[in-house]
Amino acid sequence: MIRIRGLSHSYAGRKTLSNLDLDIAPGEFVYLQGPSGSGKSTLLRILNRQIDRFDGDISIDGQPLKRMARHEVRRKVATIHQSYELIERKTVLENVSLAGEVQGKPPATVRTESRACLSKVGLAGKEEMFPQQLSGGEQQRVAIARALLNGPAVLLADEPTGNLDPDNAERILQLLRDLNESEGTTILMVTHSSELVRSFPARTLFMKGGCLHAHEPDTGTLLHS
Ligand SMILES: Nc1ncnc2c1ncn2[C@@H]1O[C@H](COP(=O)(O)OP(=O)(O)OP(=O)(O)O)[C@@H](O)[C@H]1O
Repeated sequence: MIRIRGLSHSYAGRKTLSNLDLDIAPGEFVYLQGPSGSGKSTLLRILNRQIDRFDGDISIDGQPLKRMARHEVRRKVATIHQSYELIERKTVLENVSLAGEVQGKPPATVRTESRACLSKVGLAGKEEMFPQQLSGGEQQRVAIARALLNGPAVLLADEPTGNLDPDNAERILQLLRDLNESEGTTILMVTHSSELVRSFPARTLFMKGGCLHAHEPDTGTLLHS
C-alpha cells in the first residue's frame, strides 16, 4: 500500500530524512515514535504532498506519489493533527462538509455523508455546535470525521492525542483502532506516548536523526537499525 524506497529530504541543505525504506501493508496500523526534530512530521508531510521536493520513490496503492494529482492525494491520504485545525466560525457539520465540498461533491450528498461520519465518531446530535463549544476530545473526533469523509485509504495522524488528557487520549486511540478495523483504513500515527503504544500494541517505527528503526510490537525492543 505505502512503499518508500531511498527517501531523502533536506531543508536548506540540512538533511532531515536519510535514505528511508518502508513498507506499510493495506489496513495496517503503525506507530511512529522518536525525539523532537527527528523528522516524523516531515515524513508525514511528504506522504500527503504538503512537501513536494524529495529524493527517492514513494508509491501509494502502486501509484507513484509524484505522479498523483494533488486532489487525488487529498482524497486518498487524509491527515489529522494535534491542534485539530477546525474552523471556529463554522459548525461541526460545516467543518466536516468542507472536505467533501472541495472534492466537488453535490451538497446534499456531502451533508448526508458528513452526518454519517459524525455518527461513526460518536458525535451524532452535535452537528450544529461550534468547535469552541466542544471538549478537546470531541474536537479531535470532528477532525477525524472530516478526515474520513472521502473514504481515504490512508490516515496520517500527527500526534492526534498530544493535547488531550490520558483518558481522552486513550478514547481517541481506541476510536482510531476501531476505524482501522472496521473501515480497513491504513493508519500511520505519530505519538510521543509509549504508554499509549503499550495499551494498544502495534508495529512501531522509531525515527532518530532522519533514519528509521523498527521496534518489536508491545515491548519497545529495538529489532534492527
Ligand atoms: N519549514 C522548515 N524549514 C526548515 N527546517 C524545518 C522546517 N520544518 C522542520 N524543520 C526542521 O526539520 C527537522 C525535522 O522536523 P520535524 O518537524 O519533521 O520533526 P519531528 O520529529 O516531527 O519533531 P516533533 O516531535 O517536535 O514534532 C527539525 O530539525 C526541524 O527544525
